[in-house]
Amino acid sequence: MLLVGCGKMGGALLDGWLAARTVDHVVVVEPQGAFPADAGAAGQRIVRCAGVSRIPPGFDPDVVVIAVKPQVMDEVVPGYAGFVRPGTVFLSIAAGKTIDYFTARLGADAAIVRAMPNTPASVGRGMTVAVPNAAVTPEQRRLCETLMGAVGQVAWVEDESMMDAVTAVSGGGPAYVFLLIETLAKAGVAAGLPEDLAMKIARATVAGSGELAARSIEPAASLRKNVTSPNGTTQAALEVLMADDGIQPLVDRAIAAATARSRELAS
Ligand SMILES: NC(=O)C1=CN([C@@H]2O[C@H](COP(=O)(O)OP(=O)(O)OC[C@H]3O[C@@H](n4cnc5c(N)ncnc54)[C@H](OP(=O)(O)O)[C@@H]3O)[C@@H](O)[C@H]2O)C=CC1
Ligand SMILES: O=C(O)[C@@H]1CCC=N1
Repeated sequence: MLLVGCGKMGGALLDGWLAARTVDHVVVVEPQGAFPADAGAAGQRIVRCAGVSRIPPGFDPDVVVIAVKPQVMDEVVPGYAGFVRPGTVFLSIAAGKTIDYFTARLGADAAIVRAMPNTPASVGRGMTVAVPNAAVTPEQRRLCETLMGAVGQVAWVEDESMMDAVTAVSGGGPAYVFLLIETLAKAGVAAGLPEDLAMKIARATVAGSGELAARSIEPAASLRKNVTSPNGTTQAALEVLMADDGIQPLVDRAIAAATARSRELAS
C-alpha cells in the first residue's frame, strides 16, 4: 500500500489497519505528520517518505490511498500518475473530489474508488461509503472492501452524487456527536453541575448510547422511547428538542450546508 497523507483521517485509517493487521508493508508519503506509535511492529514494515520523489524505486503498490486535503489535491495528484497500472487501484477519501477529477489528472485508465470514511475507523468502528469507477476490477473492489471493512462498516453506492450528502452525514458526523457531548456538558454546568462531573456524565452517556445503538436491533426511535417515561423528565426535554423549531430543522440546515460545501470542493 502507498498512503499519501497521514494526517487525522489517513492516520486514523493506518492506526486501524495496523491494529487489525490488514496491511504489512506501507509506504507513507507525509511531509511532517506524526506516525502511530506501533508503526513497524513485528511483521509490519512502514516506510516514511517526505515526498513522492522519495518513494523507493520499483515500489509497486496494489492500492494508493489518497488522504490529503482537497485544497492541496491539484498539486499532489498528478505526481502519482506514474502509479497507474493495471494492478493498482486509487482509493481517495477526499471530501468533494469526484472520480472525474481524478481521471482528469491520472488518466482514463485509472481504477478509482471514491470513499468517505470517518475517524471512528481508528477504533474499528468506522463507517465508509464508497463508489467505484468502471476501471475498478472485482478483485480491486474486494481489496477496498477488505481495507475499509477492517476498520468498520462499508456501504457501496452506484450513484456518485450521493457522496456529498454521505460526506455531510457520516464523514463529518463524529464531529456533531462530539459537539453533542460538549453541549450536554455545558447545559449540565448551566443547570448547576461542576464542570468535570458534567463532562464525565455527558461523555459516558453519548458513548454508552452509541454502544447501545450499535449492539441493539431496535430502531433508534424505540431506543429513544425506552428512555422516555410518560410525563417524565425526558419527555419534558424532548418536547423542546422535537418542537417544530427544535433539533430537526437545525440539523437539516447543518447537513445542507455541509453537502453544499462538499459540492463546492469538487472543482
Ligand atoms: N478528518 C476527517 O474526519 C475526515 C477527513 N476526510 C478527508 O481526508 C483527507 C485528509 O483530511 P484530514 O486527515 O482531516 O487532514 P490532515 O491535514 O490532518 O491530513 C492531511 C495530511 O496530508 C499531509 N500532506 C500535505 N501535503 C502533502 C503531500 N504533498 N504529500 C503527502 N502528504 C501531504 C499533511 O501534512 P501537513 O500537515 O504537514 O501539511 C497532513 O498530515 C481530506 O481530503 C478530507 O476531506 C474524509 C473523511 C473524514
Ligand atoms: O470536514 C471535512 O471536510 C472532512 C470531510 C468529512 C469530515 N471531515
